Amino acid sequence: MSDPMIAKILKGVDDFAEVSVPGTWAVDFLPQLQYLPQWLPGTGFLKVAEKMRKDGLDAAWGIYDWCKQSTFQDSAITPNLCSRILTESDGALSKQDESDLVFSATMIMGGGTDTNISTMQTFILAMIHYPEVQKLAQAEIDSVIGPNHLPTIRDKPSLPYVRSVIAEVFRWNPAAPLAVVHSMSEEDVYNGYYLPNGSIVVPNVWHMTHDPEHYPEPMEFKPEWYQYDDAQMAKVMGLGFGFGRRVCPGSHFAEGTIFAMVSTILACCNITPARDEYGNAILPEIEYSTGTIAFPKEFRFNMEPRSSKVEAMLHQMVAA
Ligand code: HEM
Repeated sequence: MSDPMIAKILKGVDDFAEVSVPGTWAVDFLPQLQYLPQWLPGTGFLKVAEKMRKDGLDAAWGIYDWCKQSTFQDSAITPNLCSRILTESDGALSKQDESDLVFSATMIMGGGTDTNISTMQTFILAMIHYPEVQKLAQAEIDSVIGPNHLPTIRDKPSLPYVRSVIAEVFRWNPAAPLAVVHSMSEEDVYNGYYLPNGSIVVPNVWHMTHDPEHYPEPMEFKPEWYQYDDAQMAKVMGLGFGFGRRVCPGSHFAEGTIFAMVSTILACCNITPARDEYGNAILPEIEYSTGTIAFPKEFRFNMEPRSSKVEAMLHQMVAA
């Protein structure tokens, strides 16, 4: 994490986690407060907003300028979105085009970083606690893919148990347990409650995915619940990507990325708990941070290659 580019992104991710928790800022409920002068006592939130905006813009444009420079010096790591658009436009992007490109790239990076990290950490935590699930998923990969290949995204349709494991990761501990706060664009009545236009709605995704009426023993990690039914898997994963017009635009990308990571790890590695000095397994607590994106509390684990053959294939893939 000493790379200054990555450090800036992670700082942005932390800032987002801090500012986006519902109820943190009075201005979210009383938007008129944004017009108060900064010198007025109690308006510290304006300075926080100004600093985070500046940090965010510096990070986004800093990375873009670095990418632009390396693209024209032929030293950029490709393929990458900004290099491709810069190359195809042959240096003819207007300032507005560049600004749009910077914001698009930032949204991809910002939307896909902490959510993917949290989801993968939950996957690892589940594999430590449920070794029998890990074995079943590995057995499916071994029988479908065989020993001479690594899974690719094209194998997704033939790996239904792996798909169920991923759906269960989304259900067991959704990365965004309260999704993102929304506001009603028209009045409505829900379960006998009248909700006026403009009401603020906090979707409790964690509760939805732990409702024992739908998911018996909701605290357990059981991919078997889906019984290979993709509609059930899609339903639970859909909840994890939010709601309405602002639903996550990266959901398909994320599903592909998570599948690639999960299936490759399962094909290549055994995930086991860390061990203490006497060789006893240290099972981490299943505890999460609070915040818009919830992360498991820091835990240790071992990840070892399943065979020397698979290790060699991994090295080959990384080098290619
Ligand atoms: C496991 C991975 C991911 C999860 C769980 C996730 C979840 C979410 C959720 C809950 C929202 C809020 C939706 C709402 O307003 O109700 C959201 C928004 C968003 N996500 Fe994702 N996301 C993931 C990956 C990604 C990726 C990979 C990208 C980009 C390629 C991305 C880009 C965005 C953007 C730009 C928004 C804001 C959309 C808007 O406000 O109009 N997300 N995501």
